[in-house]
Amino acid sequence: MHIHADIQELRAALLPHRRAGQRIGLVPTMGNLHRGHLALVETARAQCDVVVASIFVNPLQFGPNEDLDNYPRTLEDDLASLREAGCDLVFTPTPSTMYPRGMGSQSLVRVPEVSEGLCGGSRPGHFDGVSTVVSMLFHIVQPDVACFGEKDYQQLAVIRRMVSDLHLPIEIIGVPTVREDSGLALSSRNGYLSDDQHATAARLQSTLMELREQLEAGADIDRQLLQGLTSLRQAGFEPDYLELRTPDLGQVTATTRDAILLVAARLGPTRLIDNLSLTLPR
Ligand SMILES: Nc1ncnc2c1ncn2[C@@H]1O[C@H](COP(=O)(O)OP(=O)(O)OP(=O)(O)O)[C@@H](O)[C@H]1O
Ligand SMILES: CC(C)(CO)[C@@H](O)C(=O)[O-]
Ligand code: BAL
Repeated sequence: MHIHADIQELRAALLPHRRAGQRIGLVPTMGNLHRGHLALVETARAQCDVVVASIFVNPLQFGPNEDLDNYPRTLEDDLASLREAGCDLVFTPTPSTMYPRGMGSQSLVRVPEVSEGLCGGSRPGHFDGVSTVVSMLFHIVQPDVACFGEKDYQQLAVIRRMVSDLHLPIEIIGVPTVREDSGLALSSRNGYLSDDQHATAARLQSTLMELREQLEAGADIDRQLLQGLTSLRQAGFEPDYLELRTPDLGQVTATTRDAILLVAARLGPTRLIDNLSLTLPR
C-alpha cells in the first residue's frame, strides 16, 4: 500500500493504472476508521482494480464552534486497517496542501436545495465544505467509482446531485450503515460518548424503528414525529431535527410511498445522526 501526502505524487502513482484502463475506486474519509469505513473499502475493492482511500479532516466543513480540534486523528491505526482491507493507495494531504491560499480564498462548490435544511440547517456552510472537498478529491483522483455511507444520508444526496449537475463521469455507490449489535450506527464521534451515553445512544435507532412501525400502520405523521421528539428528549437527547422526507429529500405528500426518517440529536456535546427507510401505506 502506497501513501501519498502530495497531489502530484498521487497523480503520478495513478497514471499507469489509468493508462492500463484499470477501474479506480475512491473512498473519502476523515480517518479514525471503523468497520463502517472498511465496508466502503470492501465495496470499492469488489468493483474496482485499484482502491484509493483519502484521510483528511477537512477544516472547510466544520463550523467555528464545532469539534475540528478534538476530532480523533489515528493515522497509524488507520493505515494498518486500510492495508488489511486491501486498499492500494492512501491520500493523506494537509490543510495547506488542499487550501494553499487559505480557506477564505478557496473557490467553492455549492449544491443547492438538497444541501438546505436537515444537517444543512443546523450546520450552516457544512455541505459547501463537503461538496467542495469531495469535488477536489474527484479532480485529484479522477475515480470511476466513489463510495459513501448511507449513515450520512444527506451528504450522499448532495454528492449525487453534484455529480449529476456537474456531469462528472463517476458512479456514486451508497453503502448501507454498519451498526453495533445495539443498533447504534458506527461513527467516529461515538468515541466522545461516556459509557452511559453510549448505552443511551442506541435509542436513536430504536426510536426510528418504533416510528416506522407506527407510520407503516397508517398513524398520523405529524403526531408521530412529535411523539418521537418527546421520547428522544425523555431518553436524554437534545434533538436538532426529526423529519420524514422522500428518498431524494423532498417533502412528503399524500401520494408518497417510499420515505425516509432522518434524525440528528445531541447527547451532551456529541452530535449523532441516523436514518431509516420505510413505506407509507396507501
Ligand atoms: N456506520 C457506518 N456505516 C457505513 N458507512 C459509514 C458509517 N460511518 C461512516 N460512514 C461513511 O464513511 C465515510 C467517511 O465518514 P467519516 O470519516 O466522517 O466517518 P464517521 O464515522 O461518519 O465520522 P463522524 O462521526 O465524523 O460523522 C462517509 O461516507 C460516511 O458516510
Ligand atoms: C466525505 C468526507 C470525507 C468529506 O470530507 C466527510 O464528509 C466524511 O467523512 O463523511
Ligand atoms: N461524517 C460527516 C462529516 C462531518 O460530520 O463533518
